[in-house]
Amino acid sequence: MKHQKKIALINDVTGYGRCSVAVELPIISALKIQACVLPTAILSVHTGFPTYYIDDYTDRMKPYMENWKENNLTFDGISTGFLGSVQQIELVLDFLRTFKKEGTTVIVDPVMGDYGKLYSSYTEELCRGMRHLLPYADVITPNLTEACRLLRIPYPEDGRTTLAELRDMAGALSGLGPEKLVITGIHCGEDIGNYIYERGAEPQLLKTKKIGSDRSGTGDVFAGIVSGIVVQGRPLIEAVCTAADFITKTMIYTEELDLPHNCGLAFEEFLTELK
Ligand SMILES: Nc1ncnc2c1ncn2[C@@H]1O[C@H](COP(=O)(O)OP(=O)(O)O)[C@@H](O)[C@H]1O
Ligand SMILES: Cc1ncc(COP(=O)(O)O)c(C=O)c1O
Repeated sequence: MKHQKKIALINDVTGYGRCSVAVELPIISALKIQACVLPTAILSVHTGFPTYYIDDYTDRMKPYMENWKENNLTFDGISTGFLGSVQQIELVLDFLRTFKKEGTTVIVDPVMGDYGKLYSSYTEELCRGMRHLLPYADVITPNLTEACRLLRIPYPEDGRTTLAELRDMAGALSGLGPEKLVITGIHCGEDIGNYIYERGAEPQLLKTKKIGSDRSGTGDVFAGIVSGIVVQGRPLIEAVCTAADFITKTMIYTEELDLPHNCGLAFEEFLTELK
């Protein structure tokens, strides 16, 4: 019998700025998977804008999840991202214990910060809590800042790392739970790298040319594509190559449009090319 896959997306809904659900939902749909949203917060614009309105969804998550349980919903994938409060760690753990079944792939994007700094709505306590999700994760996609936070090690000066350090970090992260992981946004001169680690295999640093200046939302485009492709049952390396190539294309186009750095990637133009 034919089966269309479903991913539960535990992430924020942000009205403007192209991040989280606004990006991941269309990408996952384009990958022919149904995306089912459990909101963690509702924001007017993302936290990279000078001001933002945030409606923390913590109190409503429990009845929302309870209703999904009552309706016996099941998911082939669970993808977690931006969290609105430290109390949400317990709620997400509850969700994972209930909905992670044999064959469910859990992807944790431990959204916390960038360039060695936390996003403005994040607290130290919330970052410590993020680590508790790792034992349930099959795949995680931290950037270097988030990898350092999870491992409780300092962010390297200027974000520079060696291959030996990346290997140690990836091994230590995998030791906290996930069998597979990607450390994203590695500075490699003119290039940007993704360090791909799968337990028992030789790690790989996949480099692509860095386009323009840094922009918000790249991590969410990356997490959306990786979640969709991994849940389709395809290899992580293929997911990472597809995500990196897609981001390169959309970055070039976004630069041509000369969009402000906090308006995310103009991915809509290329959405139908995703497979
Ligand atoms: N300027 C860029 N040019 C080309 N690819 C980029 C660029 N910025 C990000 N990417 C791609 O997007 C991925 C995720 O970006 P990253 O900045 O690590 O995410 P986050 O928003 O979570 O910090 C990178 O690993 C890389 O493949
Ligand atoms: C509300 C919200 N969601 C998600 C993100 C993650 O964005 P990125 O894809 O750049 O990691 C941010 C970062 O500013 C944010 O403010």
